[in-house]
Amino acid sequence: MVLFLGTKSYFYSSPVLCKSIASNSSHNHAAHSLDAFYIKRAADIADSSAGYTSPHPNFGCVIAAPSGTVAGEGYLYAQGTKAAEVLAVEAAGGFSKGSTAYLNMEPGDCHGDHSAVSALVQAGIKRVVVGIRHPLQHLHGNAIRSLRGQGLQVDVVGEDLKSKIMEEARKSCLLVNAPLIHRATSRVPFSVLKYAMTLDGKIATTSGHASWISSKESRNRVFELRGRSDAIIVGGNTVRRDNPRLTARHGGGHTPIRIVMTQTFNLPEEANLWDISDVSTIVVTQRGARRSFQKLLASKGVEVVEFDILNPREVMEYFHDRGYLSILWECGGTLTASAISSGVIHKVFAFVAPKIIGGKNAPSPVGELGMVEMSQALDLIDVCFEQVGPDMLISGFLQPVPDLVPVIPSEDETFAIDPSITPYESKIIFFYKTWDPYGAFSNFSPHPIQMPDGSGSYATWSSAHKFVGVNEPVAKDCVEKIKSAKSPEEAARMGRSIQKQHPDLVRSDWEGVKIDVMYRALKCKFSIYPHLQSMLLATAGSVLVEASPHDLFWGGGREGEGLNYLGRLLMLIRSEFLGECSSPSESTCTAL
Ligand SMILES: NC(=O)C1=CN([C@@H]2O[C@H](COP(=O)(O)OP(=O)(O)OC[C@H]3O[C@@H](n4cnc5c(N)ncnc54)[C@H](OP(=O)(O)O)[C@@H]3O)[C@@H](O)[C@H]2O)C=CC1
Ligand SMILES: Nc1c(N[C@@H]2O[C@H](COP(=O)(O)O)[C@@H](O)[C@H]2O)[nH]c(=O)[nH]c1=O
Repeated sequence: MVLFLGTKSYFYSSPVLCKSIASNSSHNHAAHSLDAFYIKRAADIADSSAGYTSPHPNFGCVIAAPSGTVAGEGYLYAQGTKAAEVLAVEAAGGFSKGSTAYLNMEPGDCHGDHSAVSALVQAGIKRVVVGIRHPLQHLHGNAIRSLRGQGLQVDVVGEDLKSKIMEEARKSCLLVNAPLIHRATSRVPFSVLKYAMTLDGKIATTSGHASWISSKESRNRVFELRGRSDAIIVGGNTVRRDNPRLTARHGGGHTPIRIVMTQTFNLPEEANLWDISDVSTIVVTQRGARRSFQKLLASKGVEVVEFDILNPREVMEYFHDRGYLSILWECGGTLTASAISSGVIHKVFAFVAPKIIGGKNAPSPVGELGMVEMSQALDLIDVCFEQVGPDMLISGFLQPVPDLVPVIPSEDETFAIDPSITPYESKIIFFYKTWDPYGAFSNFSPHPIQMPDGSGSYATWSSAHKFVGVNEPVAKDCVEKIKSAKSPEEAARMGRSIQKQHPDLVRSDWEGVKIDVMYRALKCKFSIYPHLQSMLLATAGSVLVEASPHDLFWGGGREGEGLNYLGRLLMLIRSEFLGECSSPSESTCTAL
C-alpha cells in the first residue's frame, strides 16, 4: 500500500486488517475493524501537531481507496493552515475518487469557506466516516449535514457504526481533542496534574530539595507535556523553593505561559519566572496582597491578576474565559490538594522513580483531602503504565472526558411524538427556571390561565385539579385555597403539601388524568399568549427538556433519567400548532 503525505510518499500497511477483509469482506466485524483502524489512525495523526502549535482542535484525515489501501493523509498543523481534509485529498490525488475519508472529528469549517467539505466533495470521495461530531454547538452537525446534502454517505461512529471496536476508536477521537471537548461542556480548561515522586511517595526531601527525582528521560516527557498545554501553574511555595523556569525547551513551537498562584504575594524579588523575554508569566493573587510588590513585578512585565476569592476553580474559570484550553499543574502537594478538592483536575501523570528518600515530614504529591476511609479514595480511570527510562509513568483520568452523545430523556418516545426531530442532529433546549432563556416554558412562568374543572367552574392552577371532584368538604376547601394562591409556585407548594398530609383527598383517577390535565393547561397557555406560541414554534426541530433535577415525572432528571412529560407535552403541542397532528382545541380557557 502506498501512502502519500504532502510531497513525501512512503509505505504503510496493515496486513492483518487487509487479510481479514480479503477473507470475509461482507463480514460486519471486518468492516468495522477497518473503519476502526483508520479512525484511530486519523486520531493519531491529528495528534501530530500537539506541542508545536497552540492546543487547538486536532484534525486528522485518512483517505482509504476501495481496495483498503491508504491513498493519502493530512493533519491540521495550526490554526489558519490548510485543513486536514484538503491536505489528504491533495496527497491522494486521483485516488480520492470513490474512496472513503476517515476524520477523527467533524470539520469546523468555521469561516463559511467550507474548505474541508468542498475538498472532499470535489475530490469525489464516496463515503466519509466521522469519529466524533464537532463539540462546539454552533459547528456541531453542520459539515455532516452539508456532506450528506451533497450525496456523500456519512457514517458517524457511535451513531451509524456501533460496536465495541468502534467505541474504542471513538474514545481515541475523544482523547485527542479532550481539551476542546472540556471547553465545550464545562467552564474550566482541561487540567492535567503532573508530579514526580520517589518509590516511597515523596516529591522532595524533608529540606524541600527536589532536583531531581525523576530521570532525564522523564523530564523530557514533561517538556512534551508542557508543549501541549496553554499554561503551567505552580504555587508560591514552589517558586520560593525551586525557582523554576517552567519552559517547554523543545526548541521552538508552542510555548505555554507560566501562572503562579499566591495568596500572600510573598514572592522573591528575583526569580526565573520574572524573566519574560521568551514566555510571559501571570501571577494570580488575593485582592490587595502586597500592592507595592505587585507594582514592582508589573514593571518587569509580569501580569498580576487579583481575585476576590483566590481558589483553583475561580482561577480556572477566569483562564477559561481568557480562552485557555489546557493547563498543566506542576505544583506541590498543598496547591494540588486544593485543586483536586475544587474538582478542576481531570488527568494525572505520576512519574515514579525507583528511589527511596524517607523522611517523616518529606512532602508527598497531594496534601490534605480530609479523607478518613479508603472507601473515599479517588479512583483513576483508563489507567496506563509506561516505562520511561528507569521510571514508571502512571497516568489516568480523575474525571472522564465528557461524552458528546446527547442524553435525551425517554429518547424513543420523544422521536415518536415529533417525527421532525432527528436523533443526534437535533438541538436540545433545556428550560427550568423562569429566568432561563426558555423559562417561559416552565409551569412557573408568569402567564396565568383559567380553565374549566370537572364541575364547570374555573380552576386557575393545574395543581388544583388533583383535588377536583372529591366529595369531601376538605377537598373542596383545598381546591379553593389553591385557586386563590398568588403564584404558581405557591399553588404547587400547597398542592404538594396537602397531598402529603391527606393523600386520601387526591382524586382516585389523578394518575390516569394528570397528563391530560397538564396537556389542556399547556394548550390553553400557548393558545392565549401569542408570543409564547411564537416562541414555542421557533423551537421546531429541537428537543425540549424540562431540566428539573428532582422531578423525574415532568422533568428530565439530572442525567436524562426523568420521563420529561412536560417537555414531551410541549413538543406534542408544538406539532399540533404546526399542523402536523390533529388537535383537539381548547376553546374554553382564558387568560386571567
Ligand atoms: N517532585 C515534584 O514533582 C514537585 C516537587 N515540588 C516540591 O514541593 C515543595 C513545595 O510544595 P508546596 O508547599 O505544597 O507548594 P505548592 O506549589 O503547592 O505551593 C503552595 C502555595 O500555593 C499558594 N496558593 C495559592 N492559592 C492556594 C490555594 N487555594 N490553596 C493552596 N495553596 C494556594 C500559596 O502560596 P503563598 O504561600 O505564596 O500564598 C501556598 O503556600 C518544594 O519542596 C518543591 O520542590 C513542587 C512541585 C513538583
Ligand atoms: N523535581 C522534579 C520536578 N519538579 C517540577 O519541575 C519544576 C522545575 O522546572 P524547570 O525549572 O523548568 O526545570 C519544579 O518547580 C517543579 O514544578 N519535575 C519533574 O519532572 N521531576 C522532578 O524530579
